[in-house]
Amino acid sequence: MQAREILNNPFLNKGTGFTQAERDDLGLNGLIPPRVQTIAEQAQQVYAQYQTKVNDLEKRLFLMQIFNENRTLFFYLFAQHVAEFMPIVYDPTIAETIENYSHLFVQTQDAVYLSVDDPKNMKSALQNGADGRDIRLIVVSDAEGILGIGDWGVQGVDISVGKLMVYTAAAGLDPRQVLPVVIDAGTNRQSLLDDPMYLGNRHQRTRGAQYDDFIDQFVEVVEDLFPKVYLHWEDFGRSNAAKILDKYKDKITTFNDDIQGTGIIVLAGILGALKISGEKLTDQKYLSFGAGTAGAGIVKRIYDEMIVEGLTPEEAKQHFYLVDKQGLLFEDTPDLTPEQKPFARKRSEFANANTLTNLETVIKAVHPTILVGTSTQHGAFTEAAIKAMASATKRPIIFPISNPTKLIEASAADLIQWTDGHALVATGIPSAPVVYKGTTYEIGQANNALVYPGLAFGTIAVSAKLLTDDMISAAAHSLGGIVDTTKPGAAVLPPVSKLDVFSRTVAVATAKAAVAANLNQEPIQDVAQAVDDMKWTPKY
Ligand SMILES: NC(=O)c1ccc[n+]([C@@H]2O[C@H](COP(=O)([O-])OP(=O)(O)OC[C@H]3O[C@@H](n4cnc5c(N)ncnc54)[C@H](O)[C@@H]3O)[C@@H](O)[C@H]2O)c1
Ligand SMILES: O=C(O)C[C@H](O)C(=O)O
Ligand SMILES: [Mn+2]
Repeated sequence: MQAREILNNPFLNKGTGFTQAERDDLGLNGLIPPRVQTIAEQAQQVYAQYQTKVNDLEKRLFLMQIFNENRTLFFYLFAQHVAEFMPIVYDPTIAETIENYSHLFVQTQDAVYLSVDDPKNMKSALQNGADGRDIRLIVVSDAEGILGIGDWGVQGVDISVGKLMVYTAAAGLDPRQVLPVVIDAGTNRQSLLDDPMYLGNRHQRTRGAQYDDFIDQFVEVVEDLFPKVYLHWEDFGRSNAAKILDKYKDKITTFNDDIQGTGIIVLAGILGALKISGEKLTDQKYLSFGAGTAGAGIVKRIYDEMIVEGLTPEEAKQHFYLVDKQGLLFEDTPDLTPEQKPFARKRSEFANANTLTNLETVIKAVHPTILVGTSTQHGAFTEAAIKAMASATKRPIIFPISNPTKLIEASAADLIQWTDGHALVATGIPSAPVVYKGTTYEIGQANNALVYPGLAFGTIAVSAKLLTDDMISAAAHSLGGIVDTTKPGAAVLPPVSKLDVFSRTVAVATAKAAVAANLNQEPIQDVAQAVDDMKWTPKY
C-alpha cells in the first residue's frame, strides 16, 4: 500500500504514533513530524485542543475530524471521557449536525448512501462501502423520524454514524466491522427541497410498493453480502418502523432501536425505580404519553414483563393507558395504529370519556403510577398534571424521554421540585443532578444507548441467528440489577460514566440467553469468554 493511502485511511493511520521502524517499513519518512508520540500523548494534545472549542457543535466537529483521520485515537480519547463526550458526539448535539448536515458537509465518515431511485446499484454501493471488511453490524436509517425532530432526508446519515460510534465506545465493537447506511427515500421537508445546498434526492418521500421493494431488496443484499451481520434499524417513520421489524424479526438477526432498545431501557429504569420504592411491577398503572414507535414499543415490553410476572394477557392489558394526539385512546378512536389497537380502552370505563383529551384530565381519571413521555412535545408534563399524579401515588415514576433537549416533556429539576422530591425520574438526554432540600438527586439517562451496544455485542459474540424477546428481557434485567439503591436520591439507572462496564454485563446476559435457546450458530464453551475475546481496544 502507498504511504499516502495509509495516512488517509482512518483504520490504519496512527499519525505521529507510527514508530521509526514502521516509518522505515511503510515509506512514511518525511510525511509526518519527526517526533514519535505515544497514543496517550496524542490524546492529551487532542483533548487540550478540544477544550478550546467554544460550543458543543464546534466540539463535535473537531472530534469528528479526529474520527475521520485516526479512528484508534478517536476511540482511545472517547474511552477516557465517555460521560463528557456522549452528549457531544451523540444526542443531543448530533441533532444539530443532522439539521445542518448539507451545509457542514466535509467528509462521508465511511457511510453508505443508498438512493431509492437506484436499486440496481445497491449491491455495489454496499460492497464499495465495506471495501473487503468483515461487516458484523449495520445501522440503517431512512431518517423519516430522526429523534423527535422528524424528516431530515439524507442528512439523517449522521444518526447511523453516531449510533455506531457509541457501539464501539460502549461495548468495544471493532470499528472496522461496522457499516453506517442511509436510505435516501426523498424527504417531505420543504426547507430541504428548497435548499440549493441540500445533498439528497430532491423529491417527496417515496412510499408504497417501490419503497417496500427497496427495503426487501436491501435486506436480501445485506444478508447475502454479510451473512453474519446484525441489522439495526434506526429512526424510521411511524408507519414503517414496526412493519419492517415484524416482517424480519423471526427470520434474521435484526433489531429496531426505537421499539426494542427503548423498551429495554425503560423497563430497566422502571425495575430500578421499583427497587427503590419497594413496589411490584404488577401493581403499577402505566400511562404512555405519545404512543408512536417508541411509546408503543415500550408498552409492549412492559406488558410482556407483566405476563412473565404472572398476569394473564387480559389482566396485563388493564394496566395500560395510551395517550396520543387524539387524547386517551379508545377502541373507537379513529386512525389507531396496529400497535395502539390492543391497548385502546373502552369508553364505558369512564363517566367523562369525552373530556379525556389532555394529559391532566387523563391523569385525574386514571391515577397512573408510571408516566413515560415519547410525544416530542416540549413542556407537555405541566406542573398541574404532575402535581395531580403525585397527589395519588407515593413514588411516581416519571420518564420524559423525548429527544433532543428542546423536545423534552419536562426537566428533571422541575419534576423533582413539583413532586417535593418524590418522583423517580429518568430523562432521554443527560440531565445534571438536582439538588433539592439538601438531597442530591442523580438522574438516570433512559436512552437506548445504554443498552443497544451490549445487546448487539452479546448477540454477535455468539453469532446468534435471531434476537429474541427472551434475549431482550435478559438484557433489561441485567441492567436493572446494577442500580445502587442505598443512597437517598439514587438514580434509577446506572451512570453513563460506567457505560463500558455495564455494556459487558448486558452483553453477557444477552449472549447467555441466546446460548440457552440454542440460537448460537457456532459452538460456545464459555459465554463470558466469547464476549471478552471479541472486545476491541483502541491501541497501536
Ligand atoms: N430516550 C430514548 O432512548 C428514546 C428512544 C426512542 C425515541 N425517543 C424519543 O421519543 C420521541 C418519539 O419518537 P418516536 O420514534 O416514537 O416518534 P413517533 O413519531 O413514532 O411517535 C411520536 C408520537 O407522539 C404523538 N404525539 C404528537 N403530538 C402529541 C401530543 N400533543 N400529545 C400526545 N401525543 C402526541 C404522535 O402522534 C406520535 O404517535 C422522540 O422525541 C424521540 O427522540 C427517545
Ligand atoms: O437517539 C437517541 O438519542 C435515542 C433514540 O433512538 C431517539 O430516537 O431519540
Ligand atoms: Mn432513535
